[in-house]
Amino acid sequence: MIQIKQLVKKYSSPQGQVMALDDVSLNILPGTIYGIIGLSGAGKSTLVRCLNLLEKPSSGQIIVAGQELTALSSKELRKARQNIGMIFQHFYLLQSRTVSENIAFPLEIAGVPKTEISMRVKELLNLVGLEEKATAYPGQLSGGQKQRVGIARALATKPQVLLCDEATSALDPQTTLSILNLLRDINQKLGLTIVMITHEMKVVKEICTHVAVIHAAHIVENGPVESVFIKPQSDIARQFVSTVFPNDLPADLLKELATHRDSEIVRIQFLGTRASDPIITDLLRTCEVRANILYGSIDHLRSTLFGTLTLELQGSPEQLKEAQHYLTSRDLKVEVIKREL
Ligand SMILES: Nc1ncnc2c1ncn2[C@@H]1O[C@H](COP(=O)(O)OP(=O)(O)OP(=O)(O)O)[C@@H](O)[C@H]1O
Repeated sequence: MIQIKQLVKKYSSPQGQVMALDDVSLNILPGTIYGIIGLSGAGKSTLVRCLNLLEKPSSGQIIVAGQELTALSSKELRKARQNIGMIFQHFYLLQSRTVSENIAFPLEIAGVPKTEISMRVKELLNLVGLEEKATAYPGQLSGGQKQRVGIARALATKPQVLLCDEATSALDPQTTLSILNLLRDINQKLGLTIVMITHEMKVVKEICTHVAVIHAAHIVENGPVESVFIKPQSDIARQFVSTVFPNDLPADLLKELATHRDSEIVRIQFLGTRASDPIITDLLRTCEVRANILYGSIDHLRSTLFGTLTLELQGSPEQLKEAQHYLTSRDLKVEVIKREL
């Protein structure tokens, strides 16, 4: 649905040139919810603004629904943008217009007849659950309600793509969840492709099917969320994963464990149905090791269970090797944690 090819964006500033995006390429398939995560200044906003050409790339191509945006005239681009909705952290609603009038705005600009607008606005109010606020003004709404208006307005022209720039960053955790659930419902109902720019891994964990990690103007890794969570390749991705699945043991405990002989610490990660397997019982029955549970958690990645378990295994070197082999053969991700005094 969206292809980004060798995208480069440079800004000029009084301090010299800033490379905001350096040779970024991504392929976003139709119907996916694609998270783009990075620290402040990584280039996320620049990237999302290049996707609808709000920001003009220095070089490279942006292709949306088969149309190369970077090759269009201004008039063609205005038309193509009707296929790309966008929502923002600070909503940007028109304060002097009611909720219905805000939602109708892009349809008026597109020259849609009044009766059609009125029907479409009703549909959209229903989609985002705001029928009762049709005549309210933005100043009378909560943050979550304002973002619902933003979503309805972005979907007014029936786009195939929705870009979300930190869409939940101004909201409390409960409201964030309700907006993420709404976006997931819309993705499933309408088959809409969603690109979520965020600095929070919990947003990615809740709804994204894919994620790209952007760091210092480069995409450092990307893929299905399960792969990136289970096997992050870069330090920055590991840091993001640890913000939602913390698994560092306290330094004091690690120091104490380092004095133990004939033992090792293993971290096991499991996904989906594996999460409900009796791993420890099976391990202890099969291998003659003893296990001390140090840390465990179970959560979900979208609707898939994701668990992590840190154990101290005790036994002879042969027994420890056999235990590790056994766990790996069960299709679990197993990592031995180094201990240093
Ligand atoms: N108009 C501009 N002129 C000059 N430099 C800019 C401009 N916009 C962004 N930059 C620079 O480009 C880089 C990427 O900025 P960008 O806003 O895309 O990052 P970000 O990941 O969205 O950060 P944040 O999460 O803080 O918004 C930064 O170094 C920023 O200072």
